[in-house]
Amino acid sequence: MAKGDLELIRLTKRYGNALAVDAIDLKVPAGTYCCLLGPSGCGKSSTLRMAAGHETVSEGDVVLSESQITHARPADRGTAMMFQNYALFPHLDLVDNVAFSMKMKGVNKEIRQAKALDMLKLMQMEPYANRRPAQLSGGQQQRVALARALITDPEALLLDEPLSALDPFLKIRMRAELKKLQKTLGITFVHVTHSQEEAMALSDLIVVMNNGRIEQAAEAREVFERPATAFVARFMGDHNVLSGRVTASQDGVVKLEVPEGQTFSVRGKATETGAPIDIGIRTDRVRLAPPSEKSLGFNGIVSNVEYRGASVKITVIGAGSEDFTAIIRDTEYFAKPVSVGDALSLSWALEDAVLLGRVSA
Ligand SMILES: Nc1ncnc2c1ncn2[C@@H]1O[C@H](COP(=O)(O)OP(=O)(O)OP(=O)(O)O)[C@@H](O)[C@H]1O
Repeated sequence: MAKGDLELIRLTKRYGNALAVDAIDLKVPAGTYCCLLGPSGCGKSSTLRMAAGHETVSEGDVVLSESQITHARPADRGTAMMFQNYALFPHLDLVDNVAFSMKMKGVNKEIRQAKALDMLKLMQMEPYANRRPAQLSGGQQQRVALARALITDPEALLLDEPLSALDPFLKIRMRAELKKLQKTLGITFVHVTHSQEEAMALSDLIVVMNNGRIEQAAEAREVFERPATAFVARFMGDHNVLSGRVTASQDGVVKLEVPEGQTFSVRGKATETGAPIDIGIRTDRVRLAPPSEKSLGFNGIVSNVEYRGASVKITVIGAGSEDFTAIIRDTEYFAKPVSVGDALSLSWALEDAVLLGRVSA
């Protein structure tokens, strides 16, 4: 284990009888930009707060740089946390805001002010050093909050929805700044978000959570191309999910029958006949053409058409799905447009279907 490696071991949080985080195991290697991603209430913030020491741990452990810090005080564990609303002190100027934690530790004024100015410089906020938080824009306040978190030289910076208070334009700019900062400092970042796009743009490691558990922890590209479960495929929004039962399995190809009676093929390991399975089909790989093989497509009815500029999103009812989605290039669509109510043949290639696993109980 190296300095900056963060490990969660069987980490559990209960609020009364409610299980918010369910014995999760996670390794975040030093210097990784990790995003905890999932819908509201899935346990992301509770996980982050336990890592930061702002929430007691019900069971399990938090280990940072080989030290067990499960019950250490927030200031003594090598982590720093940046809160959603930045939590700046309105009555203090930026230098005193940033220097606050050093003041609490009894560091003398000259030293702490010099360090606070260094941190403000790092965040390009030095010219505003004597302002108060109310005299700053949202993006500037965020930079001050970052300076304040980083002044303690943490081995891991924990960020709870750091971009959620910003308007969409600023969000994208600050997102790039966060990524650059993390690469410059080389420390571990763990960032909580419910935005797939944000997680994809930032992460070396995406951890998709649902119901207090981890559904998948992998690089962005793997989560996108090979979602581990139906939940991940649906949540990331880039795969259609068809659910059914195994009817046959041969030569590395599994056949799945949906309740409507149609059969589909997917590459994967042999599974017991009759077992429930899900397959994911990339929305951007679906073609508006009859399938070369019956098990790689179906006929449906168009229920919605959405123009997106470079692409068009077509939603189809069929094969037991109410909202099977095809994202096709604008040129392909306008060469042969379709309308709501039209019958349509959809197809895909065998390699564009993935077998989705299930989270074990
Ligand atoms: N202090 C608390 N007391 C009781 N229940 C809590 C407390 N904090 C969180 N919970 C519950 O624990 C579960 C997980 O909450 P948590 O805030 O960790 O989720 P989240 O994924 O971060 O959600 P969000 O994106 O909405 O912040 C939720 O059901 C929530 O209602």
